[in-house]
Amino acid sequence: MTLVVKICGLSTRATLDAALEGGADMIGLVFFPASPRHVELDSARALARAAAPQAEVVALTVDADDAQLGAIIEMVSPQLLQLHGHETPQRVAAIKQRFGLPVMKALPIATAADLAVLPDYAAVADRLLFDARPPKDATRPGGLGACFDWTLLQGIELAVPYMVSGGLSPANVAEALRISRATGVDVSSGVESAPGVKDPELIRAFIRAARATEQLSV
Ligand SMILES: O=C(O)c1ccccc1N[C@@H]1O[C@H](COP(=O)(O)O)[C@@H](O)[C@H]1O
Repeated sequence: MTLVVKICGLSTRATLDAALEGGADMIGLVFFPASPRHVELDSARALARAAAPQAEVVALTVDADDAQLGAIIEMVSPQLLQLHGHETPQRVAAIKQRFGLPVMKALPIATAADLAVLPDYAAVADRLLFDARPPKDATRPGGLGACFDWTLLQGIELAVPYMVSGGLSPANVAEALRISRATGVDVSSGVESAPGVKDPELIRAFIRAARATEQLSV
């Protein structure tokens, strides 16, 4: 299966271009005001138009209601919804049915016990995304630059593709892929010079490092 590389939390044209020129498959736009990567709908629309059709546009939301999702979909026309909150399997199914878009559900991982919910989510989501479980006092559920133990994913069998995220960087993405056997990677903090400030050179380095693993596996 071809590796999917997603660069998340883009908010400027220059860093979007770095991701596109580097060969990102997906670009993520964050719609969560507490995040340093939050984008308003009008700038998100311009970025999404510039990204298509080269990369899939992913709209990241956190426990968004139907009105918020509807506004994002109408303005931005994303190809994939990333649900990064506490959305239940029932809510995931309802969002898919209502909006007719593929959904990637992000799930927090800290221990093997966190894998118990996978079958329920795999039954309704198009993709799963594993991220480090945030600390209880975190102001956002992701984008924290924290890794989890990738060996927890060894041996999982899912009917849907899964991506790994959380604390990835150009330096560790190859190891994360080797250990987790994920078919995709997602990064935000690890390609930034400060929270919310993407670095074009780190973006290119991340994509290069991820793509290099594809040559190892042929
Ligand atoms: O990026 C954010 O600010 C964010 C906010 C709320 C939910 C998720 C967010 N980002 C996602 O978190 C993971 C891990 O990010 P990082 O590489 O550790 O910074 C990634 O999937 C982002 O899409």
